This record gives sequence, structure tokens and C-alpha cells, in this order.
Amino acid sequence: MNPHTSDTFDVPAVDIGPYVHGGTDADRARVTGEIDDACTRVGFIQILGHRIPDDVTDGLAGAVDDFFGLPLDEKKQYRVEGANRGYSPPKSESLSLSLGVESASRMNDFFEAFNVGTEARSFTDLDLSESDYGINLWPEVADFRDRVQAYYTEASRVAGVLTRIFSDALGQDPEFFARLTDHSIDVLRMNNYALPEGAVTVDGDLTGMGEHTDFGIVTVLWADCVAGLQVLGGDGVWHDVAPQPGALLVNLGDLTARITNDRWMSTLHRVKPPIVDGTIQRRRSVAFFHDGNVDAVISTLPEFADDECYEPITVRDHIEAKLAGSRQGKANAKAVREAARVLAAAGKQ
Ligand SMILES: O=C(O)CCC(=O)C(=O)O
Ligand SMILES: [Fe+2]
Repeated sequence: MNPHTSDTFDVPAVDIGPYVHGGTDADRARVTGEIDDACTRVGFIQILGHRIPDDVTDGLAGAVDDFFGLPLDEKKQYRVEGANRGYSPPKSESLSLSLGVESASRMNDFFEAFNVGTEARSFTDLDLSESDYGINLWPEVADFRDRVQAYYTEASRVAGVLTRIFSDALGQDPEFFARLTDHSIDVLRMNNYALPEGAVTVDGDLTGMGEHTDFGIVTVLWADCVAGLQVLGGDGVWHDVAPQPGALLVNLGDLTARITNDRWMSTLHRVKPPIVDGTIQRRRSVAFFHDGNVDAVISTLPEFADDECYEPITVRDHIEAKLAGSRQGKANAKAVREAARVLAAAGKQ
């Protein structure tokens, strides 16, 4: 364990079963109370009772292995310029710039990723632009598409259950989040943290994935059991976090923090995979980002508003500013609150 992290950090576990397969009002009230507590204190939750079948997650992990096992030159054929889709090679992104923290003069994150997501054309009754959503590019890897889509469907279902719980936990009408997400920009990002033996010196700046907050409403994260994910606690210290057996890690994104004026937390996190005998231990994760309708205006609910409220913003404008940071190196000047938290923690690393 990193000497500057601590094992006393608790990511609360919540069994959402009563919202997945039914339960009494009291069971549901227990779930909303626990979710409210976890979102208020931590912003990360271990979710149990999600009922994603093991064979679906096994299929996802196999698809991830098959794709990232391809030679780099082959993977690079799946790059898509200008859209949040396809392959991102190591060191093509710098997540800390999505926060406007000026730590980087080059792209420092060594993760490689493959993104798929919701396409505008799947909403046949709406006039949406593919430039806001993106067209998927599927690699020529046997059964990749079927295996990834099977998991995508499940992750999307779980995100829907979570936002239903959020509506109740925030005392809103049950359809509050459904209205913001009925043509949501959703992206599934498969991450692989691995560099060939001897290929790299992990110096001060190079990192698995730089510190960031997630951009949207909620993220559903599957990760293998290799250490590396670190979460910034309320104590200003980075803590190691791994999923419990059978659990998915869920964290809130910036848009939910805006809706609640930071009563619920969009928590900073980063990935530093362990280095054993000079080699980075391979780690895999798959994040399902549920970001909301491109044209939804995200405003703070009146009951959480105060003098320092966030300005209303469309999902489109918010996501564009964040991606311009991580992908194009344009520091996001609007992430003032998140950047301040990273800088405050810097002295404690
Ligand atoms: O790899 C992980 O555990 C986290 C990945 C992550 O934070 C992200 O993709 O936004
Ligand atoms: Fe993240």
C-alpha cells in the first residue's frame, strides 16, 4: 500500500435489491437512506444486489483481454478523431486537464482505452446530432460486439435503477432523473493499464490515469481485483479502493454535484497501478458513464441553492469543456471547485 494512503477509508456497501427485484416500502427506505449517506459523505458506493449475471461480466472481461491483446499497430487502426469513440493509445490523454489543474505539459496518462456508446440514430423519433453522440466502431475481434453489448445493456439497466433511487433519496418525483436521461449520452470505456516490461520509467508525472472527477450523472465501474484506484477522501488524503467481491463501484459525476450544490459529492479519483519488480501490474476496468440528455439543462435544485450556486449548464457544454481538457490539452477553466480540492490534497501526497 502507498505509504500516503490509509486503509481506514470506508466506501459504504449498499444492497439495491429492493429496487431491482422488489421489496417493501421499508426495504426501499433503507436503500434510499444508505444511498443518501454514501453520496453525502463519500461519493463512491459498493453496489450489491445489482443482478448482473457473472457470465455477462466474464464475457466483458474476455472481450477486453482479446482487444487489448492485439498488437499496438492494429489497435491504432481503431482510432476515431474528434469523437469519444474507438481506441485511445497510451499517453494520448491527460485527465487532470479536465479539471484545469496545470500539472502537465504533455499527455501523461498511460492507460489505453476503447470507447463505445449510445448513438443518436438509435433515437428514431428525436432530431439528434451524431456529432454530440458518436458512431461506434467495432473491432474485428470474434464476439467482441455481442459480449460488450450484453454488458452495456446490463450497466445501463443498473444506471437506471440508481437514478430512480437518487430521485427518491433527494425527495424528488420518481421521474426526475428519467426526464434528464431519456436520450442520455452514455459511454462505456474499457481501460487497460499495462506497459511492456522495461518500456518505461514511471517518473513523477507518468501515471495510470490522472486525478479527475467524472463528468456526468453517475458512473458504474467494473474493475478487476488488481489495486490501483485511489479516491480522495474528505480528509484530503488519497485512499486505495477496490470493489468487494461481486460488487460494482459506483460514483457520482459533476452533474449530480451541480444538481445538489455539492451536497452529494463528485469525488476526485485517480489510478496508480502497482509496480512490481519494475513492471506495472496489468489492471483492467470498465466504466459506464451515464451523462444525461445532450440538451438537458442542469440546474441546482431550489432546496439546495445558496449564494454560491453553480450556473445552469447544458450537458453538451459541460461535457465539451471536460473533453477539451482531457483530450486536447485545453485546461478546463470552469472546474474551479474540483481543481481547488486537488491542489489542497497535493501537499498531503
Ligand atoms: O480504472 C479505474 O478504476 C477508474 C477509471 C476511471 O476513473 C474512469 O475511466 O473515469
Ligand atoms: Fe473516473
